[in-house]
Amino acid sequence: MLNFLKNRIKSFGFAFKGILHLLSSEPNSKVHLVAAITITVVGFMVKLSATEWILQTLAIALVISMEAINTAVEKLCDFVHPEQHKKIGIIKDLAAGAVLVTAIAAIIIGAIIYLPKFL
Ligand SMILES: Nc1ncnc2c1ncn2[C@@H]1O[C@H](COP(=O)(O)OP(=O)(O)OP(=O)(O)O)[C@@H](O)[C@H]1O
Repeated sequence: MLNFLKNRIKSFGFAFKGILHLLSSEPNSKVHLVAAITITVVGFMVKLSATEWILQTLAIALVISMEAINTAVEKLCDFVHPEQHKKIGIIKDLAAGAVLVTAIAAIIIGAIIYLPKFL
């Protein structure tokens, strides 16, 4: 049981290291983090409902986690095949497309939550 707990804590540490790596190596992720903090502060200011908090939190988590997966795919591609290759280009474009989809969804969720409050 103690070993199980130690291993879980270790895994959490590795995952945390991944997030720190994302923040230090990807400028986009810093923008996303600042946006996430800002929108969370605004959320408290306008007193979001429980449902609005759930949707906002999910949108933030989705964008940041997709950014992490995109970065992982890019790094894996560069490691496995550092030279230019059409298929590597397609793989990277697909991963970038996934981030774009979540970012668009987050903007739509933000508009649905905040436009009625400010207009
Ligand atoms: N090895 C490669 N072979 C073919 N095309 C590539 C290759 N590397 C990158 N590309 C093309 O260039 C685009 C940008 O790739 P890059 O790895 O520079 O990501 P990026 O857009 O700079 O990512 P980010 O800004 O998230 O770090 C890819 O989406 C792909 O279309």
